[in-house]
Amino acid sequence: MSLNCLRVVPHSLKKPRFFHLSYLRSSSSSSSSAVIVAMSYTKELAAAKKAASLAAHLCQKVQKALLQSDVQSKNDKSPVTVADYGSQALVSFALQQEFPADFSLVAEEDSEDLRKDGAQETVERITKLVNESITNDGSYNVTLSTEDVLKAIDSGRSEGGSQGRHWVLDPIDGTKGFLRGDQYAIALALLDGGKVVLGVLACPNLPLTSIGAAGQHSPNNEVGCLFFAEVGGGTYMQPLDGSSAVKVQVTAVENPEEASFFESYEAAHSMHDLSSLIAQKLGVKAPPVRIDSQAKYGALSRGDGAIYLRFPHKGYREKIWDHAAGCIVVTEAGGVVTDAAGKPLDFSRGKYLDLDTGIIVTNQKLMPLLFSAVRESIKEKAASL
Ligand SMILES: Nc1ncnc2c1ncn2[C@@H]1O[C@H](COP(=O)(O)O)[C@@H](OP(=O)(O)O)[C@H]1O
Ligand SMILES: [Mg+2]
Ligand SMILES: [Mg+2]
Ligand SMILES: [Mg+2]
Repeated sequence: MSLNCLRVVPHSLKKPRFFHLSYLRSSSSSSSSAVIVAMSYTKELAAAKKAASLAAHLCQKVQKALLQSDVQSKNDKSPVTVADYGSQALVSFALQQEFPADFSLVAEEDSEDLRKDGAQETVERITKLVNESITNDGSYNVTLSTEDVLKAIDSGRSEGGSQGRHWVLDPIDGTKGFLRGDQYAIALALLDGGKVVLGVLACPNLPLTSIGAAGQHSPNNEVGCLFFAEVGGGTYMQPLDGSSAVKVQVTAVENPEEASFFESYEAAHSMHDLSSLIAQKLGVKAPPVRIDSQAKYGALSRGDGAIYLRFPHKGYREKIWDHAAGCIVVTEAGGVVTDAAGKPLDFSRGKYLDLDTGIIVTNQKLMPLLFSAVRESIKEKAASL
């Protein structure tokens, strides 16, 4: 059997920073003899940070001058903007420049709607935005045509899976927040052998200081955070303007009464009534902090709050780009991310995450209590229907 499986060493056993162990079983041999290879993703992480930062600047520019004509509606009626497309084209272009030989990208958007009659003006606007970003950055001496931009968007059509390397991109996570002028994130992760090995979250509107219930806002309200994590290397946060990075950790809170929790701003994305039942059972006193996007994972990784609860309504299937980067950002900061049955999220099965009921996130100490409260609350809610 051909197998290229990558096992992540338990957190407590991790020794060298920025390295993890990869067990490669040769396809020509059926024996279980394993070769231990030290893997580092330094180049990939640097490229991901750069690509996400470029995309964040493009998004900031569009959000400032948001025009109604910049918003389209996709087939599923969810919104998509020139910034979603521009961000995806830019990240795809930047990563392909760095890794031309081995490039696979699983990303949210595609060019189907942009190739329809009447979309030419929008495509030209996206192309202009992408080229302005490339010119301002100065590292790439090229000008993309509209067809180049459409192709860059479409190179995100990979299906991912358990073999090889795949980039996973949400060019704007929290498009609804973006449109409201609230939180959103550019979320980029790398899968290797079906595991998330690095993640970057650019959160242009997230304050540099805590947004938790008891959070202190910085006196000048500075915003713009870049979170990044590599397997075995911990999680760091730096201002999006490029100044130096600091290591972050999830909260050490053990008493649920002192914990605060995050959930989606959009009630359509997560059952707020179920979260409030769980919070009540745990004795959480603070009101929920409701914000859009994977900025929730970023905020949790630096201890702004202790818990993130996400319970989509029945029938919704979570996508890997909505959680891959956030998941490693939180786990490398010492947190735990599972589904409502306590199972780790499995990113190896293509673009969907097949999970039980919802996603719960907290620190190691609180997880057993949270898990019990979640199980009881799900049972109670089901019995009351
Ligand atoms: N009915 C639904 N239930 C759960 N999640 C949904 C949803 N409809 C959309 N989403 C996802 O929720 C994401 C936003 O997350 P949050 O609720 O944490 O702000 C969206 O990402 P996009 O904005 O990238 O489309 C989208 O993928
Ligand atoms: Mg979307
Ligand atoms: Mg998303
Ligand atoms: Mg998106």
